[in-house]
Amino acid sequence: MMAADQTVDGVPPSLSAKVVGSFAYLTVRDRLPTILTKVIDTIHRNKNKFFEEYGEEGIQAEKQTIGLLSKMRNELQTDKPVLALTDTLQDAEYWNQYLQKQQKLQGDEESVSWFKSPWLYVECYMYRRVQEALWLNPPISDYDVFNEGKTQSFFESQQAMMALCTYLEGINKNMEDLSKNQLLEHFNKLLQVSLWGNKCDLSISAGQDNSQKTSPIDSLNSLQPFILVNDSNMVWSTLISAQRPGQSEKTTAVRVDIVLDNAGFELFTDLVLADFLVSSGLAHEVHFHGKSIPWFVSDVTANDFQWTIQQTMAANHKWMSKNGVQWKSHLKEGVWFYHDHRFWTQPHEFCDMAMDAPDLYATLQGADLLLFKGDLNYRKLTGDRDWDYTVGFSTALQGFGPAPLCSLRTLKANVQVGLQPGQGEKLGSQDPDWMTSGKYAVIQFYGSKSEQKD
Ligand SMILES: O=P(O)(O)OC[C@@]1(O)O[C@H](CO)[C@@H](O)[C@@H]1O
Ligand SMILES: [Mn+2]
Repeated sequence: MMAADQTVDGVPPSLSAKVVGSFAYLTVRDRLPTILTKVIDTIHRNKNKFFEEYGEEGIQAEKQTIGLLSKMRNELQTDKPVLALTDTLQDAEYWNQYLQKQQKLQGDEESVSWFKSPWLYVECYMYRRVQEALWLNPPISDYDVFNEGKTQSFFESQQAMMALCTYLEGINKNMEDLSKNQLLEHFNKLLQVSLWGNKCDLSISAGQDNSQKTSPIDSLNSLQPFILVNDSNMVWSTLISAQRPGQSEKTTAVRVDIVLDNAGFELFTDLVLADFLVSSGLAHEVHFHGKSIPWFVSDVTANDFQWTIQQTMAANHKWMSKNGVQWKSHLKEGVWFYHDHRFWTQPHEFCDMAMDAPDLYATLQGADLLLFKGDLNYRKLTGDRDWDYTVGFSTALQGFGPAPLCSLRTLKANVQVGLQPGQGEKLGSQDPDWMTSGKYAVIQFYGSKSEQKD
């Protein structure tokens, strides 16, 4: 792990709330406390439910959890030192070692704290402390404080989901007759639908609804100018070159891994893309990677994943329910797989994965293509560091590259690399919050080491 606040060997410092007025600063000062307040309100609103389910113990658990969360909110708002975790969750020790490493990096003159330490660390730490508060109160330990927002996002995007399923049915029905160009056209559309599905994240909106209201296919053309880097052609050629006429399906199975981001509409767009990858024969296996605990308000957990497929099966829409049945079968038949390694809910930059989670790194090396969804994954791919806009994506990855990878990300944090000279400055003059509004996006690809472009 690199030193947090200095440029070493060309690697710039980590983004941090110590830069007053920066997006990190505004997030830690304003948005994180807002999210915590909503979590506290959600728990309080469910007090009767806890009483009905757990009696007096449920009331106690509600009270104590709120107490712990309020204490953390105060620590955050008054920039108190970051505290070691005290729960017995499997990775508590891991987090505490990471805290010690942060302390060493910062030196002893100042404590590891919310406004002084790397933004990526303190923001991830907050969500892990929410989990600690629940974990320390067993009757409600597995309560997902973000569940209401995630299910609401799903229910409020029904029109868009039905439109997508109708579009997918149209493709699947004529799959054999499609030319390669038609296949490519559908691929590009569904890749971009998955890309823009990332706008629907509840962390940036601090929990405010931002479900998808309109048909996602119809709006693609108007959204083209907002894609700042578009390496779709590299993604396509990676998939095409992975097609190997082999003796048996298993030995030549083309595998795509999707590192998921948000539940609700975004997850639905990812499932539609994965369905197309399999039904077109571009891939034979799709591995989904979700989060092992509730994370960044709307990120996908195993419950969300299963619930979404269940809801799709039960939909009162012919093509939607047909898709749900197909997706359930993909999971049952070993065509689709769901994983949730704990590394995805730790604060690491991805360049640390090979060292800190070699098992996960080895798993990802088995893929022909990795799709990383969303902004937080982009921040981790690039180390959440203050890179110049024109630095190459491969440089910012700092050696991370288990397989050819592509980030599908709408910009919601002020880290962006791989732009053309002047592109970032021009955007800044036209649109001051271009890096954080979610209005712009990238489809940014990095091949294996041999294909390093810059
Ligand atoms: O990863 P996602 O869901 O696309 O976005 C996560 C996010 O909303 O949370 C952080 C700010 O609080 C930023 O990384 C980003 O704005
Ligand atoms: Mn997210």
